[in-house]
Amino acid sequence: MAKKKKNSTTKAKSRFSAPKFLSDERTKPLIGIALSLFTIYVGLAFVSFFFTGGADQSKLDIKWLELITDSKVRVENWTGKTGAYISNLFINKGFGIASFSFLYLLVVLTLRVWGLKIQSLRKTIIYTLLFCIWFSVLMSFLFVKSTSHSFLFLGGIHGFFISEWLVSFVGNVGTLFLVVLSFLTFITLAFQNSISFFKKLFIRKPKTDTEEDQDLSEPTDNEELNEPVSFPSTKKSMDEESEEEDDDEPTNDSEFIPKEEIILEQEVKKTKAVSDDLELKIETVSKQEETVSIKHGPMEDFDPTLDLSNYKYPPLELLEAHHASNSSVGKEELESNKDKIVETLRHYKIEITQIKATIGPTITLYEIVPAPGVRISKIKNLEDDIALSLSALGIRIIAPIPGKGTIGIEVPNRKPEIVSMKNIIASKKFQESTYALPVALGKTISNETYTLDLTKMPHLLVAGATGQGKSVGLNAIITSLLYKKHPSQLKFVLIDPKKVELSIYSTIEKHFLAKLPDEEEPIITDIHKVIATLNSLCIEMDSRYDLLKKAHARNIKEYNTKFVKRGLNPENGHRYLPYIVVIIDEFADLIMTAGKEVETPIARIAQLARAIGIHMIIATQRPSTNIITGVIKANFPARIAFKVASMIDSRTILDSPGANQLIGRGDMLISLTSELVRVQCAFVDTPEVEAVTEFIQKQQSYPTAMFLPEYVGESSENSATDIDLQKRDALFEDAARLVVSSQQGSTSGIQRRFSIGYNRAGRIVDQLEAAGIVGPFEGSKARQVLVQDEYSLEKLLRDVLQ
Ligand SMILES: Nc1ncnc2c1ncn2[C@@H]1O[C@H](COP(=O)(O)OP(=O)(O)OP(=O)(O)O)[C@@H](O)[C@H]1O
Repeated sequence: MAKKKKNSTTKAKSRFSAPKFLSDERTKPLIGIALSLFTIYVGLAFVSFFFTGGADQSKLDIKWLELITDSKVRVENWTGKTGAYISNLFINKGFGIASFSFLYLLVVLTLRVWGLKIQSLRKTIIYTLLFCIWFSVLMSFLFVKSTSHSFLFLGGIHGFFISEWLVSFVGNVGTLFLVVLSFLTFITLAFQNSISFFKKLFIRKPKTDTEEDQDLSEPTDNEELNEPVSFPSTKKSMDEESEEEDDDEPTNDSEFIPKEEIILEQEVKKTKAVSDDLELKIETVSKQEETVSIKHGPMEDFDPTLDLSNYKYPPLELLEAHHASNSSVGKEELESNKDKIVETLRHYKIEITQIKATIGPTITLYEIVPAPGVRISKIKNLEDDIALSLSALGIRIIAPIPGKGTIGIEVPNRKPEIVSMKNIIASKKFQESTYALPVALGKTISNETYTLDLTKMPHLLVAGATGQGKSVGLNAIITSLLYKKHPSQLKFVLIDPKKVELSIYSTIEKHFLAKLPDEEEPIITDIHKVIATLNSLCIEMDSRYDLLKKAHARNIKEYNTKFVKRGLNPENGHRYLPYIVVIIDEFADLIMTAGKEVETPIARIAQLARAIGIHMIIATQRPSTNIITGVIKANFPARIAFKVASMIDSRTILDSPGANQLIGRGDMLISLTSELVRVQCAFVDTPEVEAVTEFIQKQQSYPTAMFLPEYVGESSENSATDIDLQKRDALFEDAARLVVSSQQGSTSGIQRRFSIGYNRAGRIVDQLEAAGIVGPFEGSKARQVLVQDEYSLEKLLRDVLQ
């Protein structure tokens, strides 16, 4: 039964919900102005009727059409014939002075169109009409005789007929009783505290605890009474209303609600008007973040960008401003979601004291403050019920929101907004960021641009089911770096076993890519080459650590600063170290085919590469535990999850559920520390990325991609024994002396010292190995130098040279 009543209440609510055109931003002001003017017009007509109604009376008895077509008829009413006709119709032929209730309704409606919600429309209409009927009967009953020779019927014809009929039916006394009784019934039904108020009014004696308890129980009785006419059914809402209506009457709220609640309510009331149930406080966050034009100042001292001094950063115009048409969240949507949340919670006897909405690009966060004593776990368990009542996917409950003391319910917007990369790149936050590797990912729930520094991560694990926005996310990361970094400062190593996702970047090979020296393809797709590249990165990592050690620098930033200030001599092998960002799209393919062979170098780089500027981003469609192994997870603390299929997948990536409740299309959760942030990923389409890469490609470039150190795999390990030392390299002896004097047998060291290619340097090292000067290849470690001093070396060389 109770359920039925509730349903009818909901239906009634939806019937009263504002038509669509009212929430349209374009028509709203027009309707607002029209309604305001109409209200003033009717107001003037009504007021004027009291002064001019007598004079106009005779002219108003004809039909309206005749009245307006006959130009000879003139009226006194300030608002002309129409105003005179309307006021006569409402006041004399209708409800008398109670007709002003209609004017009140118009005022409430006008304020609503302007966004000022003073009261619930549904209740205002019901109460006002009831009051209008009652008051017109009262006026007629009281004043019909005394105003019999006036043109004005204080109760109108409606009041006159009803009061006449009542008098004939129950007499004057009976009518008086009926009028008083109906008034009391109205008050009792409309205001929950009325009974206790009257009690207090008439029985003035000090209260005992028992009485207070009785007071508390009374509203519950009234709840039952109220439901059939769909009046507010809760203690709190009634309290609010009684306050509204009896502004200067002493209210007894404090007797019903615990103290904490009163404080909260007062806070809420300070900021907002009172509505039917709980008022929804809307956090307005400016959607238009400040944007600035792109500026890149020159560097001081040595400028690594002088390599390509004419290089121009991609302009903003290459990107598109994607707009989803009509994507704003209307007040109606907010209110209806709020009602459904409150209703669902009440259904489970959960009272809340405050509700606030923050509108994000694709979801809206409703923050609620539960009444004291409500168990948080109870709300958390209602996730599915709330999702059902809102008929929406992607509901996520954050209970409690860390550091806020509220509970968050994230509800997807009916019309999600597309966050365009253009806006994000142009945002002040991104443009003025001083991060070493700034990445702009999208917008948070409060419409703020979300940026992060890749060097701080220092590696990123991206997971999400197919088609949920991973590739777009990777493109957003790469694009934001391309917009901020000069080719001399940043190199990408792109690994793409799927072969199609990252191929778009092959055109910027000579500007921004790094690869193995003997590799032809700029994007690595072959599994063997992936293993070689990852091991080569380990060698690069070791050689960078050597350089840092020599320069007494703790990290790449310090090292590069020293180098830029000309504190490090290139003659000693020092060089400007660009950041290297390794991106692996579809990590699952790699780990399935190569297992430990890729896992080990990845884990090694992940553990050590932070200080020397090598950062990895690995993406996978299949976030299962055999792909994202314990080793990988331990080394990738920063993770991004797009929508995944199951809660288990979500736990594998984020160590918590949530990613399975996302709505897809770029909706993601970012876990940096223990906190999860929900962000709508910026959208950058393939043509936009093509335009950016084409712009870069057309400019002057380096002769080749950056070469990574040569990695000689196990298959070629034995080849050193086959080397004919008679055909040794011209630099063989010098290289041998360098290796022995520095006691370092690295290919990259020789390559830098003699300014030769990696291939040649690698061949020399093989010859050194064949001559017994350096030890065999030991994976990512530098080779051991077997000759301890120059004297032994000269002796050995003499033997070899013979
Ligand atoms: N941030 C976004 N905003 C709006 N739409 C998006 C966003 N990201 C993705 N989409 C939509 O989702 C589609 C699929 O995205 P995407 O290609 O990135 O998925 P994916 O996860 O990489 O899939 P797969 O793993 O199969 O390659 C896009 O074509 C686009 O229409």
